[in-house]
Amino acid sequence: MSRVAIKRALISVYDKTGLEELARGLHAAGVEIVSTGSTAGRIAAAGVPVMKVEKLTGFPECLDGRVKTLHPKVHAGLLADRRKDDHVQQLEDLHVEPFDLAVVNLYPFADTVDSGAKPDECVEQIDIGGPTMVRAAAKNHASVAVVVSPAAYGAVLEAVQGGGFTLEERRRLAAEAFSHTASYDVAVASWFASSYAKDADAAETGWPDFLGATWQRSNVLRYGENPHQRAALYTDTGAAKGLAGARQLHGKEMSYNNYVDAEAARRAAYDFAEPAVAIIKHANPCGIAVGADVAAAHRKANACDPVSAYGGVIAVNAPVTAKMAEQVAEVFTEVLVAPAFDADALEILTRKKNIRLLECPQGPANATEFRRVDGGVLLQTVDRVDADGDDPATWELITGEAADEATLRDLAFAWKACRSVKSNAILLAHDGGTTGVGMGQVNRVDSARLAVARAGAERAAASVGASDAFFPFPDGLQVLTEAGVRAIVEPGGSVNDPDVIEAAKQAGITLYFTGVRHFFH
Ligand SMILES: NC(=O)c1ncn([C@@H]2O[C@H](COP(=O)(O)O)[C@@H](O)[C@H]2O)c1NC=O
Repeated sequence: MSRVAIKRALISVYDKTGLEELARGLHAAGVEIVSTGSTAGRIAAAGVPVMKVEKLTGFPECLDGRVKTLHPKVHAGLLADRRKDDHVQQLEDLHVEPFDLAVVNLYPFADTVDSGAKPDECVEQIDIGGPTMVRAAAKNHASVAVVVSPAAYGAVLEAVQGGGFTLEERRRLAAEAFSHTASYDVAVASWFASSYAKDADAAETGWPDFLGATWQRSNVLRYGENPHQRAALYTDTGAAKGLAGARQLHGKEMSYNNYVDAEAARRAAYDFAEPAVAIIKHANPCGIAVGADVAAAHRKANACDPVSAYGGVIAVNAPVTAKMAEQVAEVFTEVLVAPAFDADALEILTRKKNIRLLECPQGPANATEFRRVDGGVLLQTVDRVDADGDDPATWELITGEAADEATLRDLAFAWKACRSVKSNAILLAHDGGTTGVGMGQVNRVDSARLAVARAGAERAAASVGASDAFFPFPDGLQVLTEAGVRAIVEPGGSVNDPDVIEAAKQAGITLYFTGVRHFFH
């Protein structure tokens, strides 16, 4: 028997969306409905006959709803495997009627935590009877169909008309149901470990002894970093937020590398308070700039390295205007990610077949980031630019004259922008835009050479410089000063700082120490 006809349903839902239509449809198809407290109330108010679970169990719902469905009359009805004669016989002997369908959704535990509710209130929102029914019905999918989302009610009504769900369909429903209770339990366990009942180490270090996350496949990608690698995008089961939850407005499907670069682009652009644009290739910026408006910022970012900007991924931290759109349309661009697009900007950009447009309102919001290592995962707090030392007012002038206002503004920009460049990072900037970026080299002197080469002699001589970590020797700094860079900001802290400072003095430049470093690997 592949299909199990639906004659009797148990309904107990917190989210009452679509409940009345479901109940009416089930009733019209001759299905008997058993239900809990306020769910039963809503069904009855819709004019549909319903048996209260209390009548079935002969026991009142009690303890503020902590006990409603936790009763053998409910669970034997959900768990009897009707392929087995002795289960059927036992039901008869015990006067228990089986259920063919369970429709259940759970108390909103995660939303309650997110709302900032007090611990007692959060604890009260841990659903016990709901997951117990869901798990029972899912285990017994051979005999029972289980539904945990109002989105499936249409399918339920179709199945009722068609003689019930097939075994394959019931298996899929059971898989969804177990994912649902698994995510629910992970949310509860994570809250206990990270907030409500921290162990001693967590209390001291802030890192909980258990960390859970559950992910839902949202898209299978064409391939991974290379065509022979398989790839998919999963989003947080809590809510599809951030880049993974972005709305694609135009263009071909996002690729794995598009996502990686878009993430890097947002990291680079969304930190600035003023309009900012970052152009990324292979997870590194080939141009970052701020401007009076997004078009001005884009012009400067693109001018940094137009050769590399071809085929780039762009992020902008403010709505895309028509003016910016016209400029972007002139350069082959893989992805443009923005919090919003003006209607006329969309009009211009959607004429380009190949550009992908992503609307992604908020900046990267994660407080922590993790990276897989073989057999485990590394966690760290996200490197923010609001650390002490990122504010020029806290910098220490080590040598040379204090920078004038415009130079200090450029140094502050260079320092902020540097955070998004893979180490070793040397970044040259002028007038709120990068002029040369040296990234990802295994020694700092090569990064300095690369930054100068990218800028060219004229631009390098007009630029300020930033280094994401200290210069271990004077040579990297000297590459910059020999190119004419007159002001440099770096963390300081090397054992060779005296030599580095001496080189800066010899060159007659301004040198600031921040005391903070921004490695990015
Ligand atoms: N304790 C129980 O026996 C119990 N049985 C069902 N529930 C939950 O109660 C809610 C429905 O209750 P009501 O129909 O009163 O709105 C559902 O979210 C269901 O998951 C229960 N509540 C919490 O554990």
